[in-house]
Amino acid sequence: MTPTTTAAIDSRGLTKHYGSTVALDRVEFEVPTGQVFGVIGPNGAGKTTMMRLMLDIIHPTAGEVSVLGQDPRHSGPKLRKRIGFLPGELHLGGRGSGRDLLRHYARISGGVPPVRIEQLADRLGVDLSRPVRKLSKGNKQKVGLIQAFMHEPELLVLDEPTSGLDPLVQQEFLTMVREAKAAGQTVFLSSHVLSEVQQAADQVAILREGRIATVATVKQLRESAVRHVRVVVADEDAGALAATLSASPGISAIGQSQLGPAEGESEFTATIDAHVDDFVKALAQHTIIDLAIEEPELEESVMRYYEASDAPAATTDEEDAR
Ligand SMILES: Nc1ncnc2c1ncn2[C@@H]1O[C@H](COP(=O)(O)OP(=O)(O)OP(=O)(O)O)[C@@H](O)[C@H]1O
Repeated sequence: MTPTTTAAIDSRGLTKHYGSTVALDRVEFEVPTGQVFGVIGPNGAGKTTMMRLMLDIIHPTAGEVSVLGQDPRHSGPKLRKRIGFLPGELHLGGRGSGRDLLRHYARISGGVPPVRIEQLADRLGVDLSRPVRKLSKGNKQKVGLIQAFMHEPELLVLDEPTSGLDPLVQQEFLTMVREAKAAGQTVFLSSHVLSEVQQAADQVAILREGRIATVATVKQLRESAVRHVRVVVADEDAGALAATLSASPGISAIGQSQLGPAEGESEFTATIDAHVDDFVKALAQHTIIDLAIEEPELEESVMRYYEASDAPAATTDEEDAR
């Protein structure tokens, strides 16, 4: 593979089979250096598999992925030190405290001032003096995040980083992601839902059944998103407006109620699945009493990509065939 200078991650035809299960199928994407790249997808879509391939925890069946210009299969601990990895399933145990564990990892990574561990712990609100095994799920997750961020790696690979975190801590985490980006670090993170990644991600890949359904910026997703609208007209205009709405492409789920906001008024609700400009121009020929266009339902748009195809992915419990 020819290393690129601009892409932090470059996936070409990346494929992973577990026995008869196709976890990833010829996945192609590129994450430019310094970007925050979110991967979302339902359970079993292949998000964790992608990350494990990047970290050389498993090997591809076919295709390749370049990470920081290196092939993970041949770059060993040297590449690993340049990456901060938060696995999806954290197994933190032992009798030691959070501080002991993080100092142990810090020695392996090298170049972590102890004060940085304490600062991150303060920000996330976790008591590092407690034995790790006694911490709650969310607090273990915080220790995992500190471990990933503390050596300020060039690349952060975070598998469902907000899992188990309360909303305030989630916001703090997003601030940490923005700071990492400002410092030139690249962030690759996964989630089940867009709302978690849309605040921080430059681009979002939607993964379904081992394939990339789309890669788009949040702005692009917003432009193509479903919007709910409400239009109020005088009763005598209702028939004409109903005809306009029915004839307009991209407008669906049209509902009408004569019990409008005031007597003599009719209220229409509808869903727009097209550019809002077309909708507004179609309305312009009518006398509109009131109009409300809701914020785009990005989550709803994404759910359309989630919808199962005709052939649901087979699931097996076969062991990891490395
Ligand atoms: N070790 C394994 N042995 C067999 N099948 C596996 C193994 N690991 C993953 N799979 C299968 O590969 C597919 C992708 O799994 P993966 O864990 O990558 O999905 P995911 O998107 O991370 O899911 P989740 O959101 O539930 O964490 C699933 O069908 C899963 O059952």
